[in-house]
Amino acid sequence: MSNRTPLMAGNWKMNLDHLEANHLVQGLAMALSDAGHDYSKCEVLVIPPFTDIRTVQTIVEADSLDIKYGAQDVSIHDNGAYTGEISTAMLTKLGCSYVVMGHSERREYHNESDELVGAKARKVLDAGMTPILCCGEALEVRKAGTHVDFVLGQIRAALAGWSAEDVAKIVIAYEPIWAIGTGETATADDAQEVCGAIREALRADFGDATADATRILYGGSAKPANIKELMAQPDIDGALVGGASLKADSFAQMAGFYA
Ligand SMILES: O=C(CO)COP(=O)(O)O
Repeated sequence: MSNRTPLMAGNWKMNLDHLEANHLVQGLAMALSDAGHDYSKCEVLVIPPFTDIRTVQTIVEADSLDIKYGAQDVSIHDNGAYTGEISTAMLTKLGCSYVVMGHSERREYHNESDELVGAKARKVLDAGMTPILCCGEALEVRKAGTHVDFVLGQIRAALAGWSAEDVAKIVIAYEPIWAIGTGETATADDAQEVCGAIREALRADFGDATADATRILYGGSAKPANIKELMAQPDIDGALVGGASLKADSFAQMAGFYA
């Protein structure tokens, strides 16, 4: 049994306007309260689009909720002439505690490299928030059987030159691309294979304390029906949930399955 606190993170992607965001966070808080959720046993995080963050902040603060919230991406620049970008300072000011980077959708549609993803993680950590560094292989890589090397390569490139203390503070999310939004979840064994390999790579590169402290999430069609088995795996510390996080009841239910 590790002493890593499980994390159930809902990535809303480009969904929900501010009224819908309001509704979902209130519904989630109520469902968790009804279930007697113990936030010290499993952190609950929502990751709305930028335009909903202020709404979520208002509800969380007004109702003193234990739900945490964060952003789906961030700029590597501090401020100034970067049209369309959002800085870490803007996010900390809104009370964000986590920021996702390197999601496969951003790598694919915005050509984000491992180096850029690593720079974003650095920026987020320096701003006092927790980076959620995403990695994961496409179907061709999985079929070729090189998925473990591929994923470890992504992580090593992003974290090159990092100290063991800093790596221990981040969250890594393993999301096989072929399982995202497809309804096809990796089996618990498949997910554990890669999450276990990530932890062993952290052990080799950064030592035992870091490997034992860093939280590793699984993402890709995670839902109430499969979360229990995923969470029971020794190296899976939570999930990064897309579709199933858009419904208060299903997401609240998933947060209840900590090992
Ligand atoms: O990409 C994901 C979370 O970041 C996973 O999305 P789904 O849960 O909808 O497959």
